[in-house]
Amino acid sequence: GSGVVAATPEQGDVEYLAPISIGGQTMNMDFDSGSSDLWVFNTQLSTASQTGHTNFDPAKSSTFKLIQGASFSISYGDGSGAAGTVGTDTVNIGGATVTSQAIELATAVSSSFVSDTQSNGLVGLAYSKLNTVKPTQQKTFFDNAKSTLAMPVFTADLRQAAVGAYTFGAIDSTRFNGSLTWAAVNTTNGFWQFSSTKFQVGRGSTMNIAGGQAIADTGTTLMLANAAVVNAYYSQVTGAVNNQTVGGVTFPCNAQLPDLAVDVGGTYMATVRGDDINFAPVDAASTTCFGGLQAISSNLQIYGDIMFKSQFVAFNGGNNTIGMAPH
Ligand SMILES: Cc1cc(CN)n(C)n1
Repeated sequence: GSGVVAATPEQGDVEYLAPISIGGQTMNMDFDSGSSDLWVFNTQLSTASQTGHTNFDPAKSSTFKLIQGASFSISYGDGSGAAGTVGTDTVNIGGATVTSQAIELATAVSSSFVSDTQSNGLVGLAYSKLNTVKPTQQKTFFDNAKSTLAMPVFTADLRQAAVGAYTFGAIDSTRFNGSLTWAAVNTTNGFWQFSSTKFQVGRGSTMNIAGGQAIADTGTTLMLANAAVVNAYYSQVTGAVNNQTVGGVTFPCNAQLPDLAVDVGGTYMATVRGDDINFAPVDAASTTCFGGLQAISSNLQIYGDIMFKSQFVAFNGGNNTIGMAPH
């Protein structure tokens, strides 16, 4: 079969939420192609942490089973984290169903999750080797579903301030322009990782970053690229400054932002629209805006939602490739 769910942006496109059913209980979740744990807000959490959230209640699911002695503990690149116990239950995402999916029940979550009341947990969609459950590592929903899906793929159609979709088991060609270009994925680190060594700012010359690598990460809001690329990009933006106070590059909100093309696996140049790189105002008068493209010091670049707004992405778990097309 296949499954399709709406991907709805939170205010400011900070993250994209989609509904899943766990033992018949519907939870709006943050789908994250950069991690591999499915964890939920639930009735085991302190009442303070539960406040404002939809909390999964294992006692109300006739199909929930605890995995005795299992636990999880995960921390993310933004410093947030969660930890708790583990069970299994039936998970249905838009019609795609897994009967014995590991459900990680948080008993502790960091403050940024508590305050983000629209999100009730994460659905990890990276490779299962990154799953944190101990003593027995568990599989992701996609890994479990793959063999029963019409095609071993899932896709992300994320849009600027508009509802898109996550699809499992099918590629809906009405969601992108032209045809997908596919690139090899390096699965060594458990991410949807590919080489990314060439960059083009606007119509300028192409610059090369030797050994550049990147991951496609729906759970990261921004696009984090090599500092030399970021500097070259913003050197083309009048008034762009590295503003330590707000924590990154800002520019006048009416600045003309060039497109940025980034290499995907040496086979494709993914164009990110300049308009999608204008992320959000930092002041009430919307005079100064924060860049959606920011620098990362590690040589593993993180192409997050800013890229997904310009590129439709297909993740092929059958042959470990990633497909992209403009949308
Ligand atoms: C909660 C969360 C997920 C991710 C990306 N994998 N980040 C940076 N934070």
